[in-house]
Amino acid sequence: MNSIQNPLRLGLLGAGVVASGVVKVLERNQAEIRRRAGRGIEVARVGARNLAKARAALGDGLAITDDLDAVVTDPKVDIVVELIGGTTRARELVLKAIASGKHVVTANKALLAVHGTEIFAAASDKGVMVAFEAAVAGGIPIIKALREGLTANRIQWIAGIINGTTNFILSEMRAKGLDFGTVLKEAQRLGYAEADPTFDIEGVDAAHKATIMSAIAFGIPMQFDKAYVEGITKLQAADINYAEQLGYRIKLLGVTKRRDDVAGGGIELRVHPTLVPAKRLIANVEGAMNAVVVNGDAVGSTLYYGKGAGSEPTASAVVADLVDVTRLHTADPDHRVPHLAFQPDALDNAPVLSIEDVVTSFYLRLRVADQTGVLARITGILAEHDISIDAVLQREAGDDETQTDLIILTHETREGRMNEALSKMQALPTVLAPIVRIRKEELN
Ligand SMILES: NC(=O)c1ccc[n+]([C@@H]2O[C@H](COP(=O)([O-])OP(=O)(O)OC[C@H]3O[C@@H](n4cnc5c(N)ncnc54)[C@H](O)[C@@H]3O)[C@@H](O)[C@H]2O)c1
Ligand SMILES: N[C@@H](CCO)C(=O)O
Ligand code: NA
Repeated sequence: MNSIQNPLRLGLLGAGVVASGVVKVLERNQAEIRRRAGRGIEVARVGARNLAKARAALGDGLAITDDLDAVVTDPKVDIVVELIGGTTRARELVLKAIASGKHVVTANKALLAVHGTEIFAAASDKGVMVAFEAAVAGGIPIIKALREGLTANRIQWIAGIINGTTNFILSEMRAKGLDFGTVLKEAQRLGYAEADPTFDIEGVDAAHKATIMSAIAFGIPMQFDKAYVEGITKLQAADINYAEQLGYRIKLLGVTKRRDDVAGGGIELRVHPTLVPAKRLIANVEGAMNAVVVNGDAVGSTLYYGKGAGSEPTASAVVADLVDVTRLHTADPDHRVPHLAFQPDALDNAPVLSIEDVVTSFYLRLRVADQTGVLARITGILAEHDISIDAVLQREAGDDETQTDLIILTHETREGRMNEALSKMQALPTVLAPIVRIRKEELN
């Protein structure tokens, strides 16, 4: 073992939740890490906006500066660890680090989902690595699984709970009946939420992560702008309850799926609240935990579960990447794992399909006048559109005896077709409120 070599030196950008976890894990496990990496790994410099806060978060022993450009160009730095977040300054600094011949480790899913193509091309030109395990599902080694463990497979689909904040909110609301705002504040206090929590609750963070998984599962370029994104802010407690009565849980899922039935092939890439059968393991993932199911043609479905957010769980992924980079940095760049898991000249151009072309089954809730013939009219419209019904539930709608809630589960159909049927149903005078529609996945 070449443990007499000098340690690899990090330039750490940021001094927040994840950065402080990285410093702690590197310090606590340094002997174990050296045994694994064959070399020590040490923080040479830190770049942070607020020096006093950075010292308070990371301790006094580190060389901290507010000149982040000086860190990424410092000849004494071998690897830049980008933990500031955002897509503007982070992009500048990461590209500058690459141009200076540094390897980069980042937890920044927004940066990669939006600028990944540019960043990976720059890294390949320079022969440096950009590692990003922490960017998807925090401490769960899902990037490693997709890029390495599952390479024998033609991946068919991936479905994941990949945002801890929203899963925490849905769990606490369901189990404790707490309101949305209270639980969101708690998620922020615990360090799960993004700097801008609308990214969490509107599904954007999950879409960044689904975009990255889609690219490395199917060997396509990052296409965040094509993702369909719907968060949890419009979810109503009534639908969470009705879903339970029908044997389902509602989870915010990131889904990406290969569609061989479309001429020339296509990829679904979407984030939305989803009914999942309550008996599935993934339906029982609670709190800030994450879980990802990957279905491959050879292996079938595999499930990855663990902490997707928080200081040390995320640091676990960052430090694992550091060990990887330490082991591989002297390897011929052509023999490293390609950034998107497929060779750059073998990427596929299968398009990301529009939401109209996505195929799922649906949960519908209609507030209707309690009159004879209403159900027949509605099921008639579904039949006209060749949408078949799986289950129907009728429930009293509060105290008003003239109204009732009709809950319908459908079999799979194209979303465009469902939209046509929905607009016809919505136009009926006996349909008294906007129809609620939630997509449903069996995840077999
Ligand atoms: N917190 C988590 O659980 C978690 C999990 C996975 C990935 N991530 C990602 O890790 C990254 C860091 O997240 P975090 O939770 O540690 O954030 P944070 O807000 O706790 O820390 C960010 C740090 O970067 C500094 N910073 C931000 N913008 C800066 C700028 N323009 N110039 C200089 N310094 C700047 C801040 O002062 C702070 O020290 C983000 O990309 C985030 O999406 C976070
Ligand atoms: N805000 C993110 C952090 C981890 O990426 C979450 O809640 O999952
Ligand atoms: Na991960």
